[in-house]
Amino acid sequence: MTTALPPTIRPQDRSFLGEEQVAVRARLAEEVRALIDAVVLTDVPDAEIAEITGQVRALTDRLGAARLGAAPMADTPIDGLIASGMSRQLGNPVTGVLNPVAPPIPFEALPDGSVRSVFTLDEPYEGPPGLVHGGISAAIFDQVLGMTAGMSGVPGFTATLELRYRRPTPLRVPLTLKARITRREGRKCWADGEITTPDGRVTVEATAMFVTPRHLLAEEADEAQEQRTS
Ligand SMILES: CCCCCCCC/C=C\CCCCCCCC(=O)SCCNC(=O)CCNC(=O)[C@H](O)C(C)(C)COP(=O)(O)OP(=O)(O)OC[C@H]1O[C@@H](n2cnc3c(N)ncnc32)[C@H](O)[C@@H]1OP(=O)(O)O
Repeated sequence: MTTALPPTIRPQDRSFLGEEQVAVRARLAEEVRALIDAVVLTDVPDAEIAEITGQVRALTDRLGAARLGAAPMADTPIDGLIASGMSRQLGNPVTGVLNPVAPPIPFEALPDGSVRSVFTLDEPYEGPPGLVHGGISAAIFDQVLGMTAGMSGVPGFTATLELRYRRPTPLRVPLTLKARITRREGRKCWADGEITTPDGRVTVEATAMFVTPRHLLAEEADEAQEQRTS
């Protein structure tokens, strides 16, 4: 049975970038993050904004002169994280070092299988005044809990994600997200986690369930079969 994913989705059909190519593009993304922050907070005169808009348009045209069909992957896992497909997804909106929309959230696998992320969010991620937007917290949990599941050997799509917003989450302070697996059952994996402020107060808790899609398992089985018969 043929169950192949479309070419732009399959990791093996993506462009793979080496360390130096990633570093050059990551510096660009970092500058664009600073640009986003400056755009949100700028108070220069309107005429200057209009002039800058033209300059930004020209830069967009230069970068767009050669385009990939889909976001590239990294040759080698970033941050020393092995066996995590997502850490190599350079365009990911939460962890992607090449995506200026991503904060980006770093993560660290701890020896006990849990994951820790320490990050600071500023004005572009504001929801209520001075506080982190709830949907941003949800995206971060989705990704970090998903990676925790993936690293435990059950990579999957999010089937459920529930958040409990206990207290407001402040901007501009280092936040810590800790995540762990609570249960595994065949293709299903449950993970939970919480975000805490520097003084140790929990602001958001989350629980999620991930399912390894049937079609991915079928595709792996097809590839294994092809290798046996070739
Ligand atoms: C080859 C390489 C593999 C990749 C390796 C990469 C490693 C990377 C490591 C780590 C990184 C991960 C980081 C991810 C972070 C971001 C994740 C996202 O944002 S994902 C986007 C949002 N989510 C969706 O778009 C899902 C849409 N839904 C679906 O695609 C399907 O519904 C899916 C895959 C969830 C299940 O489909 P079915 O056909 O495979 O399986 P069925 O038979 O329907 O369900 C299996 C079991 O799960 C339960 N189930 C399924 N969905 C459920 C749900 N929503 N709630 C409760 N139970 C559910 C079912 O009741 C069934 O349970 P019973 O076996 O009968 O006990």
